[in-house]
Amino acid sequence: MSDASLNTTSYDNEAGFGDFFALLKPRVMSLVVFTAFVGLLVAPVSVHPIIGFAAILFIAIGGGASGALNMWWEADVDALMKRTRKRPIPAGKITAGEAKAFGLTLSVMAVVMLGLAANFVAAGLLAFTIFFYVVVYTMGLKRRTPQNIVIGGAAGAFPPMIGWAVATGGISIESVLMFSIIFMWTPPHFWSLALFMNDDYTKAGIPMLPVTHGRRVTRAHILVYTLLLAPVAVGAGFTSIGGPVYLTASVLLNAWFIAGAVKIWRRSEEAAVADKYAAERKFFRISLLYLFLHFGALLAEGILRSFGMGGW
Ligand code: HEM
Ligand SMILES: CC(C)=CCC/C(C)=C/CC/C(C)=C/COP(=O)(O)OP(=O)(O)O
Repeated sequence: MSDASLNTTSYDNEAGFGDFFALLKPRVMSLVVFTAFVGLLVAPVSVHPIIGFAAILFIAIGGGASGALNMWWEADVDALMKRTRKRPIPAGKITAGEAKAFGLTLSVMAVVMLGLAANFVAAGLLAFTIFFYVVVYTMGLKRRTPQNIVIGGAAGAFPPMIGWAVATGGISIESVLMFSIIFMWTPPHFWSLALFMNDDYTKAGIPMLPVTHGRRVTRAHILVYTLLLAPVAVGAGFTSIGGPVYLTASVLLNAWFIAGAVKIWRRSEEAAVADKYAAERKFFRISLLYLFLHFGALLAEGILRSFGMGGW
């Protein structure tokens, strides 16, 4: 082996900025942060842009830090799954101890800074969200019950409430409804992915619903949660954050999502295997679009309202 290749090898095993950035789960957190941003912007109290920007940054850092703590705790199972085995800890780029220190430091910093920049309700909610994702979901529920993501999914639903609290200093029916949309959306979002990632979860011994109860039961659960989600999402359209733009978007998006869930429910396992779970993969992608467009529509309605056009 030449000197040059030795150098390359040793460089590859050193942690770089990109590895620490990957610990923050940036792709998932981008949508989390977007929902927090919308929660902040649609609130009835306006925030100074610098405070707003700082608050979103601290929420993003707090969210990312919770991802790092999740990866610290999960390094053993991440090493077993194809989807996760290249993450910085199983790949040997970052030690579990470094990830833990990084996650804890950023978590404390994000909560304190959010408290100073905005208020202590928002900071308390951020601290609770990090605690819920890391301790309740990751350490407590994930390896114990197939209801892990139903209960644990609450963690991912808090960010718009945090954004709303940054602006208003409190909680209201509107912020609870934004929470409820994400809360009801998480099971179809995750279980559609679990349908085609079942082998990974089985190998890692994680009791996700398709592992414990099979894919047929999972398909039915996806449909039930999608049907329960629709009235919550459409219902938000009749509150102070809703209006004709949001309501139209929500009705169409829910019709699309329900049609997709019915298709998933009716699919036979043979058909799914034959096309390598193409419909399930598509439904998962639609789930991401569904949430992004719902919060996008709330944002559009809010912007129109500020020009005296949107809302009721
Ligand atoms: C307990 C709740 C949740 C679970 C178990 C879950 C699980 C997953 C998993 C396993 C993936 C696969 C891809 C990856 O490793 O990045 C994924 C992707 C994704 N999730 Fe979730 N999710 C949850 C909640 C959320 C929430 C609340 C959001 C945003 C509001 C979200 C946004 C995303 C996005 C944007 C992706 C695509 C990432 C990419 O393209 O790589 N998820 N989710
Ligand atoms: C502001 C703040 C603190 C936000 C946190 C938001 C939050 C809890 C999002 C959860 C989304 C997520 C990364 C789920 C992955 O589940 P998993 O950990 O089971 O997935 P994995 O198998 O990919 O690790």
